[in-house]
Amino acid sequence: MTNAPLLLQTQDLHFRFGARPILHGVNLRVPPGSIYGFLGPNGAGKSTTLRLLLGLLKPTAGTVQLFGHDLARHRVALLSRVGALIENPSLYDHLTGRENVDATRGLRGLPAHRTADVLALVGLSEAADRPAREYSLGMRQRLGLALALLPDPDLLLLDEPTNGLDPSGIMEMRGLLERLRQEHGKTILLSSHLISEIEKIATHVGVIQQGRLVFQGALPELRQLRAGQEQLVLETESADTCRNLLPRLLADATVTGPGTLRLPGRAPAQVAALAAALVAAGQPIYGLRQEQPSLEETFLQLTETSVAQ
Ligand SMILES: Nc1ncnc2c1ncn2[C@@H]1O[C@H](COP(=O)(O)OP(=O)(O)OP(=O)(O)O)[C@@H](O)[C@H]1O
Repeated sequence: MTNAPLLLQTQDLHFRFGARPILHGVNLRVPPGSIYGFLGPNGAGKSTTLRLLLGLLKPTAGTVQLFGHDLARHRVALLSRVGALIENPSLYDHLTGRENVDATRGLRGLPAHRTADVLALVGLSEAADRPAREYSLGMRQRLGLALALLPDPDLLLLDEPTNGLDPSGIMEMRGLLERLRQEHGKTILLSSHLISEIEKIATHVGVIQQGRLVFQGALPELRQLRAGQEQLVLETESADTCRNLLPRLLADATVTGPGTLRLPGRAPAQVAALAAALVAAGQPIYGLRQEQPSLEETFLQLTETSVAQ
């Protein structure tokens, strides 16, 4: 991670609902200018964490720091710099998009021009005078984001912002978040249970499983983790025969089928040497390929490791 001061961090955050522990010592590190993908399966504790970050729940132990200050001590001032979309936005269906934004703007005492500003920002200027009930789910999410953007926050906290959207809605939301980061300097934390989604947009990733952060780092670090898990798969006639004939070369191979062996990833020269040795030993090669686990598998492996701890 970068050495720049963190925009958001938590220290040893614990939370329980009644007697039930939900979060166990979560240390989030969100650098300024990042899109931080907060990734975890359903029930892992993402929404609970976001509620703690917004001061909607109080931690059982630990602290939240926003912009370098303690949330518990400076709640109002700090949260005035945060925009959030943590559930489906509550909209008035009979009002237009513009009227919806204007109502919230008025309540917050913000200048009138902010309504048009945020509608333009989320790409809803043209649809602004249509009633919200005619909006697609993607447009409703963007209208929700417009509401969150009204006070021009430095940090956006978004709980599963693409949940339920169709592919074009997802792409629009992704493009919008990228623009908000690149052109408007926003830092964005968004939660998701889909690694494929996070991989396309995040600069940094935190993986939570059963209330514990099992990975945190820049996106390339997550990819690197995956590279280390590369495997060489050999399809042959008899896996056992090959192992008996080439005990040294296949010392770290696992037999995963009658004719299948899996080995830790190899350099190309080693793959060639193995192929030559197999041929010299009279063993047929039906297939020899390097396999990278999908990010989903990497993610599963991370979560399994944490359960095992
Ligand atoms: N009000 C509540 N009272 C008791 N337990 C709760 C409450 N809200 C959530 N939980 C529990 O806390 C755990 C974490 O839930 P949370 O909603 O934070 O998970 P999540 O990662 O956001 O998952 P999802 O994507 O399904 O919302 C779950 O086991 C959930 O059942």
